[in-house]
Amino acid sequence: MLKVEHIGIAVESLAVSVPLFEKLLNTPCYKQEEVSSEQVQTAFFQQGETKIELLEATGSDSAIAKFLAKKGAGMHHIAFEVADIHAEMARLKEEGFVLLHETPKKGADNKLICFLHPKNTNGVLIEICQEIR
Ligand SMILES: CC[C@H](C(=O)O)C(=O)SCCNC(=O)CCNC(=O)[C@H](O)C(C)(C)COP(=O)(O)OP(=O)(O)OC[C@H]1O[C@@H](n2cnc3c(N)ncnc32)[C@H](O)[C@@H]1OP(=O)(O)O
Ligand SMILES: [Co+2]
Repeated sequence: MLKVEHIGIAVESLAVSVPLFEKLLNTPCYKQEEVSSEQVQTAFFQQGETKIELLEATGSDSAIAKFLAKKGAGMHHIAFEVADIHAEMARLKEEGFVLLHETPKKGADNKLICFLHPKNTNGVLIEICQEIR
């Protein structure tokens, strides 16, 4: 894995949290993007080599909506950048991690993504992502 590509934070409202993080980080949000397959609206902030990804639910049965209902706003996942997501998924599966889907999905910010179940990663939701070249 190459680097922490982004840290995902679940928020109730981007309208509230984007201005808050712009003040906190002294950095403008560089992109907002809806990913309908995940029923989320995302907002990104570049922070050096990594990013902050804010996530608002756009559907009641989205993973973010469930997370917010259960745990409230806060840290949601860590995303690691990989060079070859197919090879990394095969390696992680071989190592006994539970992949949440068999093939990579289209994520936000021009990435292919795959999540690992937190039950095998010490309770931390891990996303791996590869730039779509
Ligand atoms: C737009 C794409 C974008 C990108 O970067 O490109 C994204 O990052 S999208 C982010 C939102 N999408 C996802 O998170 C997809 C992957 N997540 C899932 O499939 C689910 O959230 C899953 C399987 C992790 C949990 O779903 P489930 O329906 O099983 O919900 P439960 O509440 O029953 O949770 C079961 C169990 O997991 C714990 N849990 C849930 N979410 C998290 C989390 N973010 N971090 C750590 N642990 C989590 C939850 O507490 C339950 O544990 P238990 O001990 O049983 O209470
Ligand atoms: Co993410």
